[in-house]
Amino acid sequence: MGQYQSTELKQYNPEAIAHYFRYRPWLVWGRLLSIIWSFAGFVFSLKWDEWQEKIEENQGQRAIELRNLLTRLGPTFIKVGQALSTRPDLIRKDFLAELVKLQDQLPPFDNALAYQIIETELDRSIGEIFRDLSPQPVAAASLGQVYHGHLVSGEEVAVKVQRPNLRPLLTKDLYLMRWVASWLAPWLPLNLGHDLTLIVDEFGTKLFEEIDYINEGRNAEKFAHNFRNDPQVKVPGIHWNYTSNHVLTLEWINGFKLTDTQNIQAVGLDPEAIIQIGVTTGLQQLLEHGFFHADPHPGNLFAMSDGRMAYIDFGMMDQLEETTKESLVDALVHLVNKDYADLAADFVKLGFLTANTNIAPIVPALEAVLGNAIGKNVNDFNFKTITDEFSELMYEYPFRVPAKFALIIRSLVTQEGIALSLNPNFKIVEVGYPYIARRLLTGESPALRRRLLNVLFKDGKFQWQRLENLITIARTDSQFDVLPTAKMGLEFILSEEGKFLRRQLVLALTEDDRLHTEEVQRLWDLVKDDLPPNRLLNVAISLLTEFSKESVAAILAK
Ligand SMILES: Nc1ncnc2c1ncn2[C@@H]1O[C@H](COP(=O)(O)OP(=O)(O)OP(=O)(O)O)[C@@H](O)[C@H]1O
Repeated sequence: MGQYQSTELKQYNPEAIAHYFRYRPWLVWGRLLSIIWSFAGFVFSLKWDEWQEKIEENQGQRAIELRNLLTRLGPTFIKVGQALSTRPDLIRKDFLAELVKLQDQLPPFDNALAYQIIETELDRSIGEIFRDLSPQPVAAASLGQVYHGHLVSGEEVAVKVQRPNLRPLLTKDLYLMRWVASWLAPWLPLNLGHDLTLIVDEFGTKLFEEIDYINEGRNAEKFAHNFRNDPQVKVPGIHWNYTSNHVLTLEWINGFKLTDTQNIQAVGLDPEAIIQIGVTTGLQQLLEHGFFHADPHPGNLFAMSDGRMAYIDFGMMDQLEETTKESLVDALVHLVNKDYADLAADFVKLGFLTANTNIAPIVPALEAVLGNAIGKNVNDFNFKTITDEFSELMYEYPFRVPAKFALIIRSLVTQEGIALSLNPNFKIVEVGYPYIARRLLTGESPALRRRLLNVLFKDGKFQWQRLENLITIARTDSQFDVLPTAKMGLEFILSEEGKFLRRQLVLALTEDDRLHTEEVQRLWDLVKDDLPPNRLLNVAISLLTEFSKESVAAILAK
């Protein structure tokens, strides 16, 4: 193996890092001492509270101290704190609340140095690239700082410059963390379910991805591609000619951060509409594309004056597998339908519980905790309460949060938090469930149609009430149109694939030896206003032309 230079290591490689530092321990001693010193002070304070029996009294203060301590220790520890802020299975609730506040705000680094980095990385002088560039950064975060300017060709741009020597610092900290994790793990009262060093490795891999701005640029383009047909979403374009691993030049977004409620309202934008875009696009990322923005804090979301919502900062993205997306839809549907036994099974599928866990005692516990959080009405549902209640369950039952879900949960809770800051009465379900109901009812894919059938049949019986609920809820989604959905439903029922459903529908209609006309009447009352006769006629004609006499006869004969 050639000489390893930490500045050259593009991907996180714990073996190479360990190999390098094992032979150069003097490079890490200083850092190790300052980390130990900081944490020793903190642990001593906690113990002191215990001896003085002032744990309760000082809890809030200690949580603040922990946040300050992590901020002082720099980027790696700020990122660790942020990652831990999504782990109710690992961290005490009062500490969580403080860690969530860990802002990336750090003092900026020297401008002359930033300008020099731009010139070296892009191999051109500032004057050759920019018509103007702000002398001061407009924002300074834990990993980089951002300047505002115009290219010589006139485009308005944001230029993100990475903090100097970040990679060697992260490498050193990750090495120390991994080393400490390997000997500390057996002593910690943690319910991790897997090796602590693996967690450090997962974290290191993500962090290395985040500091590669080429990777961030590619992520932005992939994200933009996924939303290419959505006129409500804006993603800044990347100027690849002026982008390198440490400098990212991208289209400037003129808009207001979602924290800036006052200005959003002052320019006449409707916070409700922005929330709607935020939540629907958030769910779309998770449930449709599977490629999601794992860091959607309000500083990364903008409301634009034309009503669009812009996303920025694509450093931390994650990709979900097809089966995970499907299980997520299942879990949400089961949660809202209060099917706790099925929900427990979803938790096993998603990795929150191991396959050999006995779920029998967990079902009533889920019911007690989640039933409470959802309340009588699905509209009372919110993720914050759910995660809070859930953290209680985590201690009593062998739940663990798979690393991917830590990001998903963080993403959902932050999005809900943002929406709540714009509208204190916001109910995620009012926007989220209609989207899910619409997707199920319009079932574009066979997998989604199967999901709908799963929802509509319980223990082999057709659930009229659920169909009614779904339609009622879906109708509140602005994009839901009953007619095409009804047409698709009819097509499906008449298709080869719909054979099972046909049989079940006939059974359901004649169940208990009576014709279920009231249910049908109720459903009709629900949708009839959306079905004006002339549109119905069009659909009927198009259906008739699509189905030949023979195929109808064939279907009827079955
Ligand atoms: N394209 C852009 N248009 C306008 N402002 C931008 C743009 N990109 C970044 N900014 C500004 O710079 C700030 C930091 O950018 P960004 O979030 O990409 O950096 P970061 O180092 O990844 O920070 P963090 O991890 O805290 O989100 C943003 O909150 C925003 O104010």
